[in-house]
Amino acid sequence: MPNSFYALDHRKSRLNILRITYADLYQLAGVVAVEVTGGPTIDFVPGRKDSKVSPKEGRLPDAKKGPPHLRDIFYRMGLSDKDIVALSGAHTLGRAHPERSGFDGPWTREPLKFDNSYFVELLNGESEGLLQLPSDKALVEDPEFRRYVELYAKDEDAFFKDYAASHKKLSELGLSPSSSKIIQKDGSILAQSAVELQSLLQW
Ligand code: HEM
Repeated sequence: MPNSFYALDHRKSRLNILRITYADLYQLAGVVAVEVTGGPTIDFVPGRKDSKVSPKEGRLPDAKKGPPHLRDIFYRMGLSDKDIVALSGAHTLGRAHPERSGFDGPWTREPLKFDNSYFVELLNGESEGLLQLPSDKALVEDPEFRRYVELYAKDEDAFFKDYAASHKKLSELGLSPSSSKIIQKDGSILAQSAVELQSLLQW
């Protein structure tokens, strides 16, 4: 992740045609990454402001904890059980790194492909070479969460539809309609930037 931020920053400064805040750029990179790896198209609305102040530590979910902790973190943001499970499906992409989190390995056999295999693997249980964090296992242990894991494992379209809605909700927290209106005057520039960004992201 830090390497990706560096690469985006580098490209943003080289191509100052990207008239976009960092906050919007990172979110745009997220929706492009999901789409180019085979996932759903997520509607992107610009208008986030940058801040020089970092949020307090400890606001991210702790991978060693279970359902009550996940609910504490996500309910605080107005997200539901369905959002928690759908968003956790983003672990279909990428891997954990021992030097970053202390965990190691990908969640799925094809970590560059966005599909519903994260949920299929969760229901299969532990498997050689694949990672399941305690917070991933919590999704099959808790009956409310498990309903969605079972649904998404058998119905990829349902996962894609719910994932796109939950991703949009999470990525628009704190985005006020007034700020997005101002930036949407430049909507055509941002739309063009999305296409440029897609090619830039293929490093
Ligand atoms: C439900 C609570 C969550 C927990 C406890 C959690 C925890 C983690 C941990 C420990 C890692 C490994 C970091 C590393 O070692 O590099 C990771 C990676 C990742 N997470 Fe999550 N995560 C959660 C939710 C999410 C959400 C909501 C998304 C996106 C919608 C997401 C997307 C990812 C991705 C794509 C990676 C792979 C990064 C890479 O390949 O470098 N996670 N997560």
